[in-house]
Amino acid sequence: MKVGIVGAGMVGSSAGYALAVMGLASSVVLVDQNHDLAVAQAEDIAHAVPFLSSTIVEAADYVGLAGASVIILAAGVSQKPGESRLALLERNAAVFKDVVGNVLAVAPDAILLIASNPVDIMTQITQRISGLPANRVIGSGTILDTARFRSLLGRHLGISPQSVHAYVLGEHGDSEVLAWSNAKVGSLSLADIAAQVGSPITEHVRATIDDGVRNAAYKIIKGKGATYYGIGAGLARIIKAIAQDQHDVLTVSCVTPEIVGVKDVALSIPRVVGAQGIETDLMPDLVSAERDGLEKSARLLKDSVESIRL
Ligand SMILES: NC(=O)C1=CN([C@@H]2O[C@H](COP(=O)(O)OP(=O)(O)OC[C@H]3O[C@@H](n4cnc5c(N)ncnc54)[C@H](O)[C@@H]3O)[C@@H](O)[C@H]2O)C=CC1
Ligand SMILES: CC(=O)C(=O)O
Repeated sequence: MKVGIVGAGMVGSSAGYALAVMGLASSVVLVDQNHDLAVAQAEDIAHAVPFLSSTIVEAADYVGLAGASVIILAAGVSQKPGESRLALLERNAAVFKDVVGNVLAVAPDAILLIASNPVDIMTQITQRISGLPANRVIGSGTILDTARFRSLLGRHLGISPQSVHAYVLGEHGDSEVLAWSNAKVGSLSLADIAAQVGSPITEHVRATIDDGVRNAAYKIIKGKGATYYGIGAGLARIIKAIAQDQHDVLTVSCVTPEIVGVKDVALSIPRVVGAQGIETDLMPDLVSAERDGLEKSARLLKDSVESIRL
């Protein structure tokens, strides 16, 4: 499978590296308005390939994206320390006006995988500009937040995060909702496993994990300027589901006709992902506080998208 990446900065190059390491793509093509950067990133990643896989990694202009099955959009600006994702909206919407048209001109059949923030709104904007069916315009959404939630829960319980089944819903951003009520570890409820391993989920533990998930990006950006390894692996994970037609359940974002009473909004819930992109939406059972939080998140996203003129 050929994968294109527009935006060869920290996120785009990390996704390219993860794809090459995992051997998920036969070819990865990096495009950036700073062509020298794209060339340098492609060379650096290509030098890792002989140790790991046989992926061809190159830099190109847009024309080099022809024939790509999936194109990651990671172009634009990223948060400065303390800045919210939503504050990037105007600047990245302007970038996407150009980028999406350029991509569609050469690769009209590709699945578009959006990473740029605010990712839910950028996903909705991309779907609007492109006119593609919603299942082929996928935002990375809360895939990273879900990974953070699983990582912190796993650490607390002393269990591998891969055995933790817990989801973050709604916005990839400040209003996201940690779905505690239906979290499972193996086949056990969270309360059961916590009791069995002697690590109860107290209010303090919950608050600490919530803060660790919700504010992870702010803390990492304060410490090192950007986040990229987590999302790079998350983007590669979504592409694995597409490339191998895995029908995996992943929390990704996509324009959804109606969710908790809010119509036509892009946000994350668990969705089945395979070769055609998003195949099915899976609305989890939520307790009322989680449902209210999801509705608030959906309304905030809907209001933000309506504020943008394209
Ligand atoms: N979805 C998620 O979970 C995450 C999303 N992000 C977002 O990903 C985006 C990229 O972040 P970074 O890679 O750290 O930023 P970066 O600044 O390292 O890279 C962005 C790249 O986009 C390029 N670019 C800008 N305008 C362009 C255009 N019109 N055409 C082609 N290329 C263009 C720049 O030259 C630059 O190389 C940001 O919006 C950031 O907030 C970052 C981390 C996680
Ligand atoms: C920057 C960002 O969106 C994240 O790391 O969650």
